[in-house]
Amino acid sequence: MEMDIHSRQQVARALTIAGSDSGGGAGIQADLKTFQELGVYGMSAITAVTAQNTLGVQAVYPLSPDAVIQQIHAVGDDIGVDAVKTGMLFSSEIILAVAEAIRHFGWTKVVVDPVMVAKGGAVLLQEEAIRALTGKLLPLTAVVTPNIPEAEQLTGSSIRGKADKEEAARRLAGFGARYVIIKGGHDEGAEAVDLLFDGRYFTELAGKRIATGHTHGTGCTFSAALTAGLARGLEVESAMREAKAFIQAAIEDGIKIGGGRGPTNHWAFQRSRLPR
Ligand SMILES: Nc1ncnc2c1ncn2[C@@H]1O[C@H](COP(=O)(O)OP(=O)(O)O)[C@@H](O)[C@H]1O
Ligand SMILES: Cc1ncc(COP(=O)(O)O)c(N)n1
Repeated sequence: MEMDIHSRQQVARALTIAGSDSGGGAGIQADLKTFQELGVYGMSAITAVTAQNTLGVQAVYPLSPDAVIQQIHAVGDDIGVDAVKTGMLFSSEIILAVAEAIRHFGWTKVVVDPVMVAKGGAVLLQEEAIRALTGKLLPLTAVVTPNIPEAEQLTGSSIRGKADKEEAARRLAGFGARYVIIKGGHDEGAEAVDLLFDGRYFTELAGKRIATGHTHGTGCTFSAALTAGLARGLEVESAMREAKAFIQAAIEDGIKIGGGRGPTNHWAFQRSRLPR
């Protein structure tokens, strides 16, 4: 096919492999909105369809591992992927299929958000799948981004303070993840502090903790912003700083819709940069 080279723009491409949130605040929908806001071409491979809104998850319909694989190959064979993130993976079968596909394409900018339970309590990862995640996916991972309960589940030990967090990060790096970010949203204190471990050193990134009910999809949005930065060629620490600023603005400007836990505002970060 003839192409006018002047009309073809080079663009960073990011793929999210995650669940669909019909309510639009988390999962695939949050990821694509975030990619778009950060100037990255977004693509998706859906692992499960959820019926979900601000009140919670009403139903989960996982797709077959084959359906997930076909979506990933459709994207990888034709369009190409600069960075990829995973969110809700649901079962060990899907995790094994995703790991195989990442290996097949040789993708290295791989962000794994080890989504386990929705904020309302619904199970988004079967318990027996945790072993597949640590054993098969973390060895292929550039950055794993657990919240505190997820870091506890993945390492099998409880986190009470900073020393426990650092120990958990070391263990997660031991599974093969090159960088670990333990997010502080579930902590207490005036600041939400995220801890980055690069295999040798720890770096803390703090933001003002906002008292709000609008935290649906914060983890998805943060890891998508991180993935967008990596797709554009940022180093992990710079991408993390941008992701933290993005989620901070999105939480501060949370959208007041629905009768329960509202979504964050994916537009807030760019709006804060517009000239007044
Ligand atoms: N109330 C809050 N105020 C400010 N930042 C927050 C708040 N809650 C979460 N964050 C930030 O949002 C990101 C996602 O964290 P977290 O809520 O722990 O993830 P998850 O959605 O996976 O549970 C992190 O950068 C965290 O520091
Ligand atoms: C499809 C899907 N993926 C991820 C989450 C986690 O988001 P949160 O923990 O903010 O509810 C979710 N609720 N739904």
